[in-house]
Amino acid sequence: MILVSRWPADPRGSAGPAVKEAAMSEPAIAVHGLRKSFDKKEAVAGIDLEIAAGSLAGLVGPNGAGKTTSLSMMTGLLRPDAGRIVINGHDVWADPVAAKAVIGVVTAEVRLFERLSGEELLEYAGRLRGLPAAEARSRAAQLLDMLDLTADAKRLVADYSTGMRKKAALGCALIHNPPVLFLDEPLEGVDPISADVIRRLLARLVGTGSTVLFSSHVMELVEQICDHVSVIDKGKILATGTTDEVRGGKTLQQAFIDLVGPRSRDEEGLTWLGSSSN
Ligand SMILES: Nc1ncnc2c1ncn2[C@@H]1O[C@H](COP(=O)(O)OP(=O)(O)OP(=O)(O)O)[C@@H](O)[C@H]1O
Repeated sequence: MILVSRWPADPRGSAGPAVKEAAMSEPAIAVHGLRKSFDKKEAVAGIDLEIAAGSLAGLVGPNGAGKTTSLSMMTGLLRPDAGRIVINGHDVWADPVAAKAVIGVVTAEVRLFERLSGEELLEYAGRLRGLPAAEARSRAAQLLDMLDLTADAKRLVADYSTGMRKKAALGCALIHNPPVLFLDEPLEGVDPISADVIRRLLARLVGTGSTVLFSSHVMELVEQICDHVSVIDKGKILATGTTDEVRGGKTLQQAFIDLVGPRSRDEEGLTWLGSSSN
């Protein structure tokens, strides 16, 4: 496994100098021996991963590789069978309250409070994260504006489109200014203009020392914006390191196919498919 040091994080909060020093030298996300099985199927088969503070890291893998299961365990949503996850020095499963205070999460399947308006949803997320009412309201308005949701701010979340829901979830994940952000397929269903805004936002976040780990199937996006990539398949990490190291002089798409292996299928049997057949 290739591990790379990044510039130090800004360990937000009021930690003393010794704690800050430790936080700067430790990876923002450290995962060791992570495992999860569903019945007899091993979805995550012993993952080790370290993401340095200030990294924009991509987790890529084919369908069913174990990305969502891994991210769910890392964010305290799914209990691992084995392994340890430490985020900014906090063990996710031994000290979930402290760990959850330093993370923002957008899950693959976005679950929101459907009977709130977008504006109420973000404000509520801010209040749940302990922000004073005026601060939550002001941040919610700014985030809705940045995410191009101001015109829909008074509509119920239940009436939002897939992309709007994703953006609202991102707003909720950002409102408390977390130093570590986990995003499962953050741009799925998001229009190109909003996607560009989100891309720039993520770059800005890591520029200030925040750490972002996100899963994606879009190799071009990962290649373009991530400084660190991990490739996962069948619950195992096949490669991890800087994007250039993992690419190894190829496109990330080609490196990915070489690592995972082509999923070639016999198309000869599909003689009925196509306009030349009946
Ligand atoms: N709740 C569950 N019960 C049973 N099997 C599950 C469950 N969740 C995930 N799995 C299985 O675990 C494996 C990994 O699934 P996971 O959702 O983590 O993959 P993924 O990499 O996120 O896939 P995709 O790219 O398609 O979203 C798959 O074989 C999946 O069927």
